Amino acid sequence: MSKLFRAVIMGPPGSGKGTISERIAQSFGLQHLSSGDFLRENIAANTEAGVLAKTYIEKRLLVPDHVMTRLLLPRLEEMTRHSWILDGFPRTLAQAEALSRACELDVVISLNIPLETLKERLRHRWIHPASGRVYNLCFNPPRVQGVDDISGEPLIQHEDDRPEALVARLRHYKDVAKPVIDLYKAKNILHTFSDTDTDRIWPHISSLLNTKIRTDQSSAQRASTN
Ligand SMILES: Nc1ncnc2c1ncn2[C@@H]1O[C@H](COP(=O)(O)OP(=O)(O)OP(=O)(O)O)[C@@H](O)[C@H]1O
Ligand SMILES: Cc1cn([C@H]2C[C@H](O)[C@@H](COP(=O)(O)OP(=O)(O)O)O2)c(=O)[nH]c1=O
Repeated sequence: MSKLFRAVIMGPPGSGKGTISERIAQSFGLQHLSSGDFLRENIAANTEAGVLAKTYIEKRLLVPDHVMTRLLLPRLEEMTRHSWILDGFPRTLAQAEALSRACELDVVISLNIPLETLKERLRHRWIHPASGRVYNLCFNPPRVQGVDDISGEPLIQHEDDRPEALVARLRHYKDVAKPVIDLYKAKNILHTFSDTDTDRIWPHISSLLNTKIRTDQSSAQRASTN
């Protein structure tokens, strides 16, 4: 069996974590696990952790580390036979340390996108709250304006996607993410991509993953024939 591949994608709100993870999942056959989507599924199913997480998400606060790790790590254990990309987790150093104890990551992708681009994207971001599906009026508009393509339900905009709220969110992201980024830099698995345009970033991400996944698979094959 070829070696399994584990990746994490990090970046500030609007940097394209969700969008790029989906492309990676489709192009490389990885499972995409989004912490935000997973929390929303737990909220919808009224699980104990979901009920607890909801109280924080409603206040636009981070869910406490012990709740997040208790929820996410068992989900990752269920995916031991799959290669995956994690989006939205880890967000804090405590989460990154808990993840390191549970598994070894191959690649961490960090998206470094200019503030003006983030402002523009989030200004036009519309969300289907029940599923977490994300649209953008310029980049990937819904078929009918203001309506989710799949459920036909109305789309909403987040208060804190407003340009005025973004600077504070970004500062908060940088403070919390810095030690996580430093940890992955020290492990030599961090790859940072900077541009305004996803279509210019994508070929670089794609060739990185091509190299990593192919190299890992051929060394796993060598190990199994030795
Ligand atoms: N790893 C995490 N640690 C703590 N809380 C989390 C984590 N992941 C998600 N959450 C909670 O779930 C909420 C929704 O997460 P999600 O990633 O979908 O959206 P978001 O925070 O608005 O991020 P973005 O704007 O980058 O898409 C977050 O605001 C936060 O309260
Ligand atoms: C990746 C990307 C996203 N977008 C839009 C889609 C969304 O409305 C918004 C944010 O993308 P999203 O993938 O939701 O980012 P994140 O998960 O990091 O918060 O920006 C663009 O307009 N251009 C792009 O190149």
